[in-house]
Amino acid sequence: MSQPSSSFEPPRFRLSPVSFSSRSGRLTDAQQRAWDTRRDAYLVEVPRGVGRMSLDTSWRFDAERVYGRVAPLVLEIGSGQGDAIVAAAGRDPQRDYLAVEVYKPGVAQVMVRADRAAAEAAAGRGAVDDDVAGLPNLRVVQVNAAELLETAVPAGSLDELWTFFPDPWHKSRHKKRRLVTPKFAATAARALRPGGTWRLATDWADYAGQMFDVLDAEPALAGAHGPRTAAPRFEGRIVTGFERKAHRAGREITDLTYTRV
Ligand SMILES: C[S@@+](CC[C@H](N)C(=O)[O-])C[C@H]1O[C@@H](n2cnc3c(N)ncnc32)[C@H](O)[C@@H]1O
Repeated sequence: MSQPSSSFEPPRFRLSPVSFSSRSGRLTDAQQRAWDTRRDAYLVEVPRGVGRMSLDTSWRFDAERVYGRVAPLVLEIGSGQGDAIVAAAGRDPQRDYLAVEVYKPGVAQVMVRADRAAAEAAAGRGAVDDDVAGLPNLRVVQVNAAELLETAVPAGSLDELWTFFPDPWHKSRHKKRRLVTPKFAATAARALRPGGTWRLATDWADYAGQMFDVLDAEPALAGAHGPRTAAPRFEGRIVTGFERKAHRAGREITDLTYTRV
């Protein structure tokens, strides 16, 4: 017969709202295969904290150990299906790339795409080896990016930070769930190296306004094109379904670029 536990289990709840909703999507066959066979190559496993997507606050992201070298690091928050980060990692082998995404099919799709991109590049070079090593400068982690940046990513360690089409949470009662807040801007600025770049894009005009307000007010950041001034479209930002949907709905895209001072 099991004994009642004498140890007190604290309640498991989050203290602040998160910028994502809990979605459990089915993996496609290709995603399941990648999840089963390519995790060792791409997935950064993390010890969990309070929530399913949270992080043990004592854990640190050690880029040199993860990539096996010291190189400039680019981190994308909410990498979705991996369009932008996989393309960038493939064409820019000198830098390391970390995709951060909470949605499991998205995480698996990054692995699918990365192997595909590596295989296409190998074929383009005339390589005939079927045993593709993948993209050695790309990793993906399934975790709340806000917590990852706050406690695990060392200060000054990012060359670039990308946040493309963060969930807009456009209903008034949901706005507190938006990712880009004053607290998050300070956390992001801390993670960037001096001179490092934070690129953002949104198709929601009032979220763009909030981003300008928040980023202009953060003393460790400066608008690369001046205060409250949109950036030209970042060429590394691949057109995804979110942008196409915005265009169909008649919403304009705002790109923002800020520099860590
Ligand atoms: C609207 S989608 C945009 C995806 C991609 N950036 C694009 O442009 O196609 C936002 C993504 O961010 C992810 N996300 C939201 N909050 C997150 C967080 N705190 N940490 C990690 N991923 C997050 C969501 O799961 C979703 O895939």
